[in-house]
Amino acid sequence: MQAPAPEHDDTFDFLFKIILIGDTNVGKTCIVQNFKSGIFSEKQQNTIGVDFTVRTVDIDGKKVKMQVWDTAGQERFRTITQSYYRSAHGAMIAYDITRACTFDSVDHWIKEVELYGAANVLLVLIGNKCDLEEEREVPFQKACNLAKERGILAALETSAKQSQNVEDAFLMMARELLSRNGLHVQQADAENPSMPRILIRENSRPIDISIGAYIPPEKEKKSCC
Ligand SMILES: Nc1nc2c(ncn2[C@@H]2O[C@H](COP(=O)(O)OP(=O)(O)OP(=O)(O)O)[C@@H](O)[C@H]2O)c(=O)[nH]1
Repeated sequence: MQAPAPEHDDTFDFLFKIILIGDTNVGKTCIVQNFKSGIFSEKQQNTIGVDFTVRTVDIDGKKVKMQVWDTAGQERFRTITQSYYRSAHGAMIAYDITRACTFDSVDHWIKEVELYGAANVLLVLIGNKCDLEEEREVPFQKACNLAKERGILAALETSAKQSQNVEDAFLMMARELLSRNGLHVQQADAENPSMPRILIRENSRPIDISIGAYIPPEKEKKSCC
């Protein structure tokens, strides 16, 4: 698949490419759709190769274009998807909180990023389907521990079905990438519920943790901004 051609009237201050990886059926396509248009549709075809979606968000007055590459989780597409790692600024590694085997695969996905991605790719861990609490097989603490061990920026639990933490996850990545570009990141406005609760960094240090989201302390992170 070719990189998307720039749109005519499309202006932006920053362009960030985010790749979404993880086992098949963890909900990657639903996460991207939810981020793009706030919708959830139950029935999804398995992704063939790679799809991309674009959404421009406003962060502290900057127009940030997020180009999200939704990859196929099925083994047979690995060779195709690997070729998209190189140009990604950030990678979201998704698992399904109701299937422990998808969390066990996270190590594999981290290795893929290390092998095929650029140096210092920003990593975020996403535990999807958190609306299915009764079927939970992966405790959130396990994801927090892994994030801490592997230098992952944050672990979040999302529900594409209930639009929970999806927007936050993408905005957190955008803010972190902006801060790595030397921009000061403002604290989210507590009066404005549409602003993300997590992400909140000042001088590139995390200063807030909310339910369902974990940001490892800066000094314990392997990669640092
Ligand atoms: N309950 C619940 N179901 C979800 C959620 N997100 C996705 N699903 C369901 O999970 C299934 C798989 O979703 P997809 O988005 O196609 O999964 P995928 O990871 O993109 O799969 P591949 O394209 O094969 O890699 C679908 O039946 C969705 O309806 C969620 O947050 N909650």
